[in-house]
Amino acid sequence: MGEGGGEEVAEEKVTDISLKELAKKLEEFAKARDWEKYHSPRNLLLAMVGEVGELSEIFQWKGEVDKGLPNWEESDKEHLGEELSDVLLYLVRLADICGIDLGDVATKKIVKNSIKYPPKIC
Ligand SMILES: Nc1ccn([C@H]2C[C@H](O)[C@@H](COP(=O)(O)OP(=O)(O)OP(=O)(O)O)O2)c(=O)n1
Repeated sequence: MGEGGGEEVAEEKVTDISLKELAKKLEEFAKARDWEKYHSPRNLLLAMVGEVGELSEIFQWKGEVDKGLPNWEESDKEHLGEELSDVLLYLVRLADICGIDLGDVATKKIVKNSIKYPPKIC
């Protein structure tokens, strides 16, 4: 998605993109298709949960999986990346539609977590 919602092929590896930039791209994507009317908080939440289900299916019945997925086919890793992306994108869009600055609140939550679970006690 480019400026104004125009499509662009993401051939180059994107190494650094912010949550705000993703939210902007998703807004442009929805605007260009007149899909803003579908992107209500509840719809986005349900869509995200559906994608969590698709993500879960990838791991279903596999037993424990080694970190880094050393024995997986490249196509399976690619599929995993797509499902992770769907979950992330709906989450980012949901937060944006709700007026929540996800980067800010997530950073603050990490601080809160570190106070709740101090390193020496764990
Ligand atoms: N109303 C919609 C529909 C889709 N998308 C975007 C967000 C997701 O990243 C992706 C989801 O697309 P699909 O519903 O086609 O789901 P999948 O990509 O998982 O396809 P499939 O369910 O066929 O595996 O498209 C969106 O923003 N708003």
